Amino acid sequence: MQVRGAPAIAIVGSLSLAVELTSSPPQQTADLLAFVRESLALLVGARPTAVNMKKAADELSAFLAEEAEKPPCPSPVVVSVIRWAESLLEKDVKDNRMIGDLGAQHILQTAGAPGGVVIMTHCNTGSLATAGYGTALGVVRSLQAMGRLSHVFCTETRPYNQGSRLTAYELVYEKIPATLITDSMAAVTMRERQVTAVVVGADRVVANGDTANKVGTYQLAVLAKHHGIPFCVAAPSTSCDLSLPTGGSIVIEERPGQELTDINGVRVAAPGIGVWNPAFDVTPHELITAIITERGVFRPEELKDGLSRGL
Ligand SMILES: CSC[C@@H](O)[C@@H](O)C(=O)COP(=O)(O)O
Repeated sequence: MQVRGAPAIAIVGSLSLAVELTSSPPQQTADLLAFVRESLALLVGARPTAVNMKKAADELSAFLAEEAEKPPCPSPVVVSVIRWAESLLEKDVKDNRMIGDLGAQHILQTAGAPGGVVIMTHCNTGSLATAGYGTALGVVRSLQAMGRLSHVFCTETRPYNQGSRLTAYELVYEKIPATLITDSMAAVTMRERQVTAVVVGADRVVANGDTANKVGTYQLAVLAKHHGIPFCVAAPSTSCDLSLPTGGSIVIEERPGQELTDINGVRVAAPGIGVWNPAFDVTPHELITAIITERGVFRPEELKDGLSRGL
């Protein structure tokens, strides 16, 4: 949890490897490859639900295997790894800006009316969770830049409070009109505050559109359906995992019970109570109206073909 947010996990993980390699580069290519392999296994296992680190690790391994064939000395390989990690950072910002603009256009088209829109979002998906700009929060930023954002409701996002600590911070910093609500206020907010769309991020979107994201996302999707509100997932293609057919096989990270029972190190829950603390849940594709990627906006059933085009 020192690093959080699916794209940031992959980018910081890769850059941390680059830092390690810079400070003490293995002298032999075989040692370098072994070190990278072990480090990547550790990084992938640290936060298993988000697919981004796994995809980055697979790409880096393939890239390194090719690079290692070329020079006899490992130092140029180290330089290549650093450049590769830096390119992830640049691509993520570019992708997020595209997601922001495509998502904003999609929501305005769906809303139809000429005025401003009201967005509800969950967890933190902004600059603090990505290389910059953000995914779902990137859509919010683009709407604001277009002058078409009326208001944002951000959920507290219990138990780790990414919403109240991070998203609220980003919204205040950007001077975006916003209100913080507890997770349990989502239904009444949808009914009484004219929410135009719910926009969330993703840790893993699989081939049929089922989406793992911060726990509590699923209940927002159920509520959105009940209230007839579009439910959009905003995620780069690096968060999509077409190798899994459905969300049933996504590994869900379970976190320590203390995150629920304690606040700022002080126990507030009754001693002896059992705790279940899954960090993510899976929203079934039937509840998702749009998946906004840098390559286009898709209905869940269009995702696989949409992303495969132009690969
Ligand atoms: C662009 S970030 C998308 C997701 O990673 C985000 O919504 C989320 O669930 C973050 O969870 P976290 O446990 O804080 O890493």
